[in-house]
Amino acid sequence: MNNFATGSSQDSMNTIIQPLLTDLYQITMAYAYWKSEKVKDFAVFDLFFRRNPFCGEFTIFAGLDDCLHFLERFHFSDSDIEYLRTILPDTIEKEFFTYLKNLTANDITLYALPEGSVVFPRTPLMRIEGPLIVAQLLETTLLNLINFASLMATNAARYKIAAGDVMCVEFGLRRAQGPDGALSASKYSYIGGFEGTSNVLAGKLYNIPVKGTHAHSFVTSFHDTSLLSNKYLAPKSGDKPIDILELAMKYRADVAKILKVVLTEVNDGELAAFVAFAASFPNGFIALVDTYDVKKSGLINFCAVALAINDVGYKSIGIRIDSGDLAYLSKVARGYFTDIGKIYNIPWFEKLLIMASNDINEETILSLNEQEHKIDCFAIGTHLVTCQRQPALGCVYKLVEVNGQARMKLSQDVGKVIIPGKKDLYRLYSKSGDALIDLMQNSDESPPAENKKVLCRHPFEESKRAFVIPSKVEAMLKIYWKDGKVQQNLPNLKTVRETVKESLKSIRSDIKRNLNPTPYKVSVSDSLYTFLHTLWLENAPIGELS
Ligand SMILES: Nc1ncnc2c1ncn2[C@@H]1O[C@H](COP(=O)(O)OP(=O)(O)OP(=O)(O)O)[C@@H](O)[C@H]1O
Ligand SMILES: O=P(O)(O)OC[C@H]1O[C@H](OP(=O)(O)OP(=O)(O)O)[C@H](O)[C@@H]1O
Ligand SMILES: O=C(O)c1cccnc1
Ligand SMILES: [Mg+2]
Repeated sequence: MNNFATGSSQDSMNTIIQPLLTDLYQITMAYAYWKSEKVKDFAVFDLFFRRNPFCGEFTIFAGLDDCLHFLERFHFSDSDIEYLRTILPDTIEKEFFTYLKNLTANDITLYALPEGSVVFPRTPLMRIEGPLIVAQLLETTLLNLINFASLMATNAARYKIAAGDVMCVEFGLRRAQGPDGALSASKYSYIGGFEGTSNVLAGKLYNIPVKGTHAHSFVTSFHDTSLLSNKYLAPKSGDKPIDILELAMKYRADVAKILKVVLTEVNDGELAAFVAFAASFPNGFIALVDTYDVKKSGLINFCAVALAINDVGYKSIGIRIDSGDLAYLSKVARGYFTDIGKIYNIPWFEKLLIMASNDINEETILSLNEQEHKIDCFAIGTHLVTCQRQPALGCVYKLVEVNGQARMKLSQDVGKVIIPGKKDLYRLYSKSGDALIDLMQNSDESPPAENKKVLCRHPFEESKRAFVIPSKVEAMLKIYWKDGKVQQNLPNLKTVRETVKESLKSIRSDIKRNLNPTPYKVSVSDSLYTFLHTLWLENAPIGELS
């Protein structure tokens, strides 16, 4: 049965998300565990990251749906086993392959935060419990599925925060990290808040709205107006087609005069291209106006064609600007549209869509905002989909308990010390509804209660502690996989997108700001603090100086 509502069961990427999509060392460890009679050992792993990406103070958790698909199908096929035989040493006992062949994820229990939640460093995003060997074999694939998805969703959410009410669409397919990188980028930028993608396959697979304009090549392929055949358009009323090139030329002469542009500087090939596009898509006319000169040619030709097709009942969509000073040119365009709209008494003209593209990133958007741009839609490719500012999120997968005994890996770097044991995660909210602090506790502690004082401690700095009286307590880790089955009704992508929005709303704006954001507080209970530090001292040998 397919429990998944996202449509990703048709996803071609599913074929590569399989047990062999892992590092060799997981398989060699599995053999060594097996040889060491650890088949019945029971482990708990935490999946978490240590630092927020993009110099920010928040991260969006994404990729859970793909992880659950992976667990559902976790199984080494005959050909997988055959291949493993060829790469592992001859000394491997053949019973190990029989053991591998029979493995499933049915004995694994997976706890996770809802996909789309805002998350913070050091807290478990997932807790994986089950047979040590199986839980270990899942490491690389789960990390691969969570790391890029969460990075991408966070990148997109940051761009959306910068863009505010301005629409954002993803145009990155051509420059993404291969076909699967591109599909993931489209999917997770939609979750992060983008309104659409140019990627048609992503549209089909994930039901994301697809959007687009046309390329410079379309404009430059038309040399002049003389040989244009695609220039007739049937009026919306159903009358017989009229020559919209002729009509556009008449309007162009008037528009050039109104906007004080020399008619000889307006490019004829560009006009022919716009007429051809409008004749092909009269209800979806959008024009790329920067091939020659935005002010002196592109906008004049666009207005002329938009006025011509308006005469026969069609409302144009707008323009895209792909070079030059995007703030300045957007203001020029809005000014032209306002003037023309008034003179011809067409109220919607002033509101024509202005789309901007060309190497846009978060900083560009913030700078354009300061310049009071008049852009309605940012079309963003390279920086978004490649996460150029930070190309990887550092999620790790660490053993925190074996056979009921807490484990911790020490590090010279305090930030890298692992918080041991099986833990739960709670988000405590203030009266105003803001998330105040995240609290980790040992799983056997009773959960914090609403309106009851709880001591929250910094995991490593003794003096940093606070009493919190939460107005609301949210248990963040929910059970998603147990007994070989998905345990929750999984949301579709649109719903996950809403979770991102809602979750971000609950975080104070100073935590989300671009420049010097305030860190969100992540804490441990008093009991977990004591446990962690006692175990730390037990594990850290006392050095000798001589
Ligand atoms: N008003 C603006 N404020 C800040 N950044 C801007 C503004 N307008 C454009 N940009 C950014 O500046 C960069 C301009 O790129 P570039 O210098 O390559 O110019 P271009 O317009 O593409 O020129 P060309 O067409 O000659 O390649 C792009 O990254 C674009 O997003
Ligand atoms: O700049 P990005 O954020 O990566 O956004 C996507 C870019 O890809 C296209 O350019 P390209 O030169 O490939 O084709 P075009 O002729 O359609 O502009 C588009 O015009 C954008 O400039
Ligand atoms: O539709 C567009 O305008 C588009 C799509 C992808 C890349 N650049 C532009
Ligand atoms: Mg371009």
